[in-house]
Amino acid sequence: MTVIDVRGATVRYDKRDVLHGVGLTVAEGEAVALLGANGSGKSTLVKALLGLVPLSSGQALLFGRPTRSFRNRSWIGYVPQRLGIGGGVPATVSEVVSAGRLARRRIPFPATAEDRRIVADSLASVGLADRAAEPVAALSGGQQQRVLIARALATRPKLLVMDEPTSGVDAANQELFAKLLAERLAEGCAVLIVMHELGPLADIIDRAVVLSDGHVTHDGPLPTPRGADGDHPHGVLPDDNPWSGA
Ligand SMILES: Nc1ncnc2c1ncn2[C@@H]1O[C@H](COP(=O)(O)OP(=O)(O)OP(=O)(O)O)[C@@H](O)[C@H]1O
Repeated sequence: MTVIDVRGATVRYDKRDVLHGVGLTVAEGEAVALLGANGSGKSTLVKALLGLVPLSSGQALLFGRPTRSFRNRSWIGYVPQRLGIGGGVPATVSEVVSAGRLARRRIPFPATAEDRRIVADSLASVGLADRAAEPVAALSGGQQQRVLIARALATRPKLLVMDEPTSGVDAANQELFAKLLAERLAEGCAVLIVMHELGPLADIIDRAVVLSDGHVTHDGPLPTPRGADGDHPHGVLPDDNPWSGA
């Protein structure tokens, strides 16, 4: 099943097109990396796909339905680009992850035992079970990022859309994250992940789509970045048009 199907997507900000007729597909159980230099349009494409910014032309389908009429929000786990959870938010770690269950609940019904179990499991899966009761503002930046990953996992999604989810996350926790994603993929979850540094995630990626100035310049196997060390072909990807020699 095609989970994401974007066709001819154009997005305009302030009278300037930042996406030019972009296409993107992701199938059930497939992991696609969205790559490209700063400002190439990756976050804009993700937001357009989710209906957070309007398309000026083209269309975006989620599970075969136009994004604007797609109602099963609980099928989607979204990790936005890192902004920090915010020092002013007086929520605990557990409360932030619980927000991932809201789309599954009939508000104002209270959390069920299953909600609580899934929140605890999600926190454990990112190695933060022992921090559940702490204010989220007391966690480090990388730990807060893992809380946002746990929140997305807590929705038990059929599609995970993640915008640089491992930015600021250390190597050991990136390995843990790669294992988690491999489990979700095996269950049929589709994954779209915006990344600069592939690291351990390179092993679970099926396909890469590269954006350059709002155009798709590659859609296929993970390309090898220019100047990469042969032993570590998907180590650190530089920001300045890394794919031009691929
Ligand atoms: N809200 C906005 N208003 C106007 N222009 C915007 C807005 N958001 C993004 N842009 C512009 O759109 C272009 C694409 O930005 P986008 O954030 O999609 O790039 P990106 O590939 O995700 O970059 P990065 O790797 O730095 O996160 C950039 O030129 C950016 O300045």
